[in-house]
Amino acid sequence: MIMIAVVFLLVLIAFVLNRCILYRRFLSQVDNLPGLRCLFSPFSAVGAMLPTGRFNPGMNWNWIWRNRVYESFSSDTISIVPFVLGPPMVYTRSAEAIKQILSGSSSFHKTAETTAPIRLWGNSVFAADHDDYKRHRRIVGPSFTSNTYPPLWRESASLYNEMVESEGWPDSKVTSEIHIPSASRLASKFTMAIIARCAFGQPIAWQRDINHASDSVEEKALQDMPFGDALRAVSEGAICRLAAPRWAYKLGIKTLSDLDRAYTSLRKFMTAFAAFRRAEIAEKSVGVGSVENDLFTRLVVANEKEGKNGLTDDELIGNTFAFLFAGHETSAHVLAATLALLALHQDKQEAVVEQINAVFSAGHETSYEDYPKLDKVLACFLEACRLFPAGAFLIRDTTEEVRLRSTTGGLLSTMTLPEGTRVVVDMIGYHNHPEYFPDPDAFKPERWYGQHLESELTMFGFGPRACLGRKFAMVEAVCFLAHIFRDWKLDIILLPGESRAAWRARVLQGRLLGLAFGVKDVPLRMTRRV
Ligand code: HEM
Repeated sequence: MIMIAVVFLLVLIAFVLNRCILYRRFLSQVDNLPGLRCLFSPFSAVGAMLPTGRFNPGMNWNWIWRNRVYESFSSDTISIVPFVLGPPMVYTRSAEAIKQILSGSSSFHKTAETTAPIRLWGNSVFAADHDDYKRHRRIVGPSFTSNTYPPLWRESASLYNEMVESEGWPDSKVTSEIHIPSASRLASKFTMAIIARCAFGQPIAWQRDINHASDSVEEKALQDMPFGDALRAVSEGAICRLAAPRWAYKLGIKTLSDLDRAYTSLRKFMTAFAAFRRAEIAEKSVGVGSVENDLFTRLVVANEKEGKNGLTDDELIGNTFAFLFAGHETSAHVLAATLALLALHQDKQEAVVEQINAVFSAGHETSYEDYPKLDKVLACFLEACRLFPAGAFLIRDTTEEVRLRSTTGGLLSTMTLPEGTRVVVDMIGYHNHPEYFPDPDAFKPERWYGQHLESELTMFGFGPRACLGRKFAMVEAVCFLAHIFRDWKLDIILLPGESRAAWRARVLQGRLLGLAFGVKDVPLRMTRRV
């Protein structure tokens, strides 16, 4: 017994000594920048699982402690140095530092480790780097053309109509009410169906709870699981897929075997789909110019043109997954936050409704031509995205020694970071910074009126790797929101005696949901406008 205790003590002493040496090395790696000193790094397995607290910042610290931590260290760039587990990191909310990191310089790159959840199926434009990235972007970029948006609007409008005509929605023209238990689930169902229709050409229907198996040739390849189910399971299970070791799938755990089945089904589907589209292209029945093309078909067309420099089947599927992940969860979370914030702020909702009524005259069938006229609706979406940026952190590692410039209160400072230092662009910190966004907690869509965002640092990133699907997200969102608010008045559901401010503090708490950041399960009341 004593022997075991001695061995244990010796191991403990060796561990502590080792960590002390590492800790000193970590401090010098982050150039002794002030910051959080803790037990676990936010992205380590243990640190990510434990809640935010004094000894563990956790993944959500930059939301929970926003506008407090940087202030307390008087620096817009800080370090996080763990004692027990995980690498040291530099977090920044300084515009100067963020632009340097995201400007496309070869001094920063995305690593296989930090992009692992989206590499599960193969490399993609989202995860690739250096020359490999250029190849992906050259082929994937043309998927998003001006032809993408009119059909996207049509699909979004038609899906909205299906939604309100479906069971459970009041169908009379008199004032009637519906309770939405979760704005996030509603938005998620919408964006999932849209990505299936517009990215994969799959006619997923609202009414059948997106489990509808189509008769399409491609989908016949997917016999084990309906497309909608597989898509949803894969999208929601990415972290689980990554965390569970391969042997765990042999233990007969139902969640894991269902997830495995979803992955296998979807891979089978995508492989069959790619082969089918290639055959169509060979017969010249599909072309880039056709407005009927979905994103995936455009991708296959562009890939065929590349010949031997094209993407492999794995890379093609990896990019499809990137569309799926990047295009579904992000938009859903921001849409849910927009619905919630407009329900909370009735005055902003009325301003938006006034514009919608002016643009959508009675009996008018809406079209993509309405999109530029609905700038107030877009501004609400952007403001919700500022408060709850779906891409909450953008992670890069240094590829060589870097002198990182950061400003705090207009004062410039420079730090030297050696090769291999992990740097996190804190999108929540930046977008809630009072210097860049005065009165940051306030929901003020007016901030975005008349803004031209293309080359700016926004919630969609910055520089050459900024979001490829930004316009896709904005068109889909404006169409959905304009239709909803044309027909419905949204309101929040207060507890007895609760104020609107208390409701916001209770319900609108951001967190990582799957791979993106957002608000969860906001219940809302919708009353038909007469
Ligand atoms: C509100 C919705 C969205 C937000 C907030 C958002 C945010 C972002 C951000 C911040 C990045 C940059 C990542 C980085 O630098 O590491 C990004 C990249 C990307 N996004 Fe989005 N996104 C949204 C919707 C979409 C949609 C709808 C699609 C596709 C249909 C999409 C496709 C992509 C792709 C392919 C990239 C990688 C671009 C590259 O590396 O070249 N996103 N997104």
